[in-house]
Formats: sequence, C-alpha cells, structure tokens
Amino acid sequence: MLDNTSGGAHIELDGLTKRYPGQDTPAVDSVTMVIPDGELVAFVGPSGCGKTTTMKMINRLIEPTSGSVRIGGQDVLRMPPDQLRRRIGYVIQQIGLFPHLTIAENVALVPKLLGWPKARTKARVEELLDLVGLDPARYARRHPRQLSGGQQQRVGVARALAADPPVMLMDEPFGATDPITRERLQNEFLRLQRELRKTIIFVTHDFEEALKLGDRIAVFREHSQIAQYDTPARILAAPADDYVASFIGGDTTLKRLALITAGELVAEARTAAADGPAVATGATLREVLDVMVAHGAQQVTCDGRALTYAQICAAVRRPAGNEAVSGAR
Ligand SMILES: Nc1ncnc2c1ncn2[C@@H]1O[C@H](COP(=O)(O)OP(=O)(O)OP(=O)(O)O)[C@@H](O)[C@H]1O
Repeated sequence: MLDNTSGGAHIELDGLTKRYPGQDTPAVDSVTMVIPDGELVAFVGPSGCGKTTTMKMINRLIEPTSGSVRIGGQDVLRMPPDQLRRRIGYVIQQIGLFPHLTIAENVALVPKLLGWPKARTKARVEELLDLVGLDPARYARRHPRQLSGGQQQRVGVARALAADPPVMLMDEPFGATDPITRERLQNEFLRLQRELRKTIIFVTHDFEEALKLGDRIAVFREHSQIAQYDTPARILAAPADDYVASFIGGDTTLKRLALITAGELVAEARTAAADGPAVATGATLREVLDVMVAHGAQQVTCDGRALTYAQICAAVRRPAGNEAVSGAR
C-alpha cells in the first residue's frame, strides 16, 4: 500500500511511454519493469536516454503519454498528483531547499502540508536531523546558506524522508559534491537504507555509485531500452552484451572485490581463528587486500576467523548468482 509508512512498496511500470510534443521519437518508449519492495534500483545510461523522464512519470511531475505506474498495487494515474507526491520522497541534485526558511522549517514542509500537530512535527524533524548526522541543537535554526553543500544535501534527504514515504525518487542526489563528501554521503545513505528499506529509484551517471548503492541496476540504452536489469554482481560477471560491457568499463575484478565484504566470506569459512592483522566484518575485499599488501600478510583475522588470500581469489572467481556471497553491495 502506498499509505503504509513503514518499509517500502513495490513499483510496477508497464509499457510506460512519454512522447514530448513535436518530437518524432518517444523520449521513453514502453518501459516495463518491476522494482521490488524495499530495494534500491539504480538507473544508469547515456545522457538523454530517458532516465529522468521515466523517474518523473512515477510521481507525475511528467504525465505519461501511455502505459501505467502502480505503487503497492495502486494506479498512480488515478490519484490526485499532490497527494501522490506527499507520499513519494524526492531528492534532486540542486537540493531545492528554501533559502528563507530554517533547516527545521525546510524538513517540516510535508508534515505541515499533511496537517501534523506541532509537537509531532518537531519531534520528527529532530529525529531526522539526528538520523542524517546533523545535531538538531546546532543546525535546526540555521538557514541553508549557513551549511556546507554536503550538509545541505543531508537536509534534502531528511526532508524527503519526513513523512516516512514508502518510495523515494533520487535524481543524482550526490552529483554536485566533491569525491570525499560524496563517499561520506553514500556511506551514510547506505546505512540509513539498511535500516529503512524504502523502495528507491536512484538516477546516477556514476557506474561505481550504482554498483555501491544498488540492489539492482537498470542499464538503459538510447530511447530508454533496458539493456540489462540485474544485481551488480551479475552485471559485472555476465554483462548482457557489448554495450553493457562497455558501460561497465575495465577493472571488473576490482569492482567485484568492492561488492563482497570480509564478513560474508568468513561467515561461510570453516577456518578457526588465526594470526594476521584484524579487519572489520564490513570491510570490502578490496580493503582487505590493501591491508594484506600493507602488512605483507597472506591472511587477516575477521570476526575471530582467518580470511586467506586464496579464499579471496576463489570468491572473486566464483560465478555470480550465489547471493550469499556475491549479491552484496
Ligand atoms: N520538456 C521536454 N520537451 C521535449 N523534449 C524533452 C523534454 N525533456 C526531455 N526531453 C528529451 O527527452 C529525452 C530524455 O530526456 P531525459 O532528461 O529523461 O534524459 P536523461 O537520461 O535523464 O538525461 P541526463 O542523463 O542527461 O539527465 C532527451 O532526448 C531530451 O532531450
């Protein structure tokens, strides 16, 4: 249900098409896909292939020419657009905070529209600012210009989450930040999403970002044709065709190493505790290899168990599809 405010709601696009007036070919041509409940799906593809148009038809910022969109089984084209949009969080690169409102007032916009009592709104705003790592006592009364770009982007995420919508649409939300801030925002966002399990469509130009954040990735080609729609691990291991392969680029082994964590490998290992530098369970195999090289070690200790170089090589060579290991982010 779209009204259910905990977790996500699955989204079904069926023959979704947009033909802009005066254009010979549709910008989006009959897109059909299912986005499972609680998953983050990254849309990647060349500029102009229709990613943003597809996404904006879901909250009806753009009206489809034909086809349907269902969220939690409800036909969104039958819902009043303003009601629909209050139940779909929307985060964009330009952030879109109102400069004359305080941070608290910006986050409170949708709860206010929904007529929440003041005390509930205030508690929610504080909870959300905490959640995105901004101390409410310090930031709630400031104005957007008194925050850094990365902090403003966190406020944008808090605002989109304010009414606890089951669905979030995110259009290059971290695109305008420097690489370090971007990585920090991505890590915080992953942590949040593991807790909240919203259904999210995330448009990005950055394939590495799609690999890191996506439960699944939809690789679009021109005119919104979907070249491949699968988990990051399977796309890396078995690109559908040359187009997808060229999109992924080189270094696929390194990219696969970044998808598997040390914790997942030791969970299936039968080795007992052993010597070697310690790594966290959340460390990616890429990070584990860094530690091995730095210490000249053939193995590390993770969660009290040994993790060897040979195990890492075997895990990366294993065909994708074993979700217990290679379906991770
Ligand atoms: N309002 C409009 N009127 C006419 N054509 C449009 C309009 N908006 C977008 N288009 C065209 O529709 C196609 C898809 O645009 P869209 O913005 O969805 O692509 P995109 O994949 O999100 O691109 P980018 O990655 O560059 O943001 C493009 O060819 C674009 O020029």
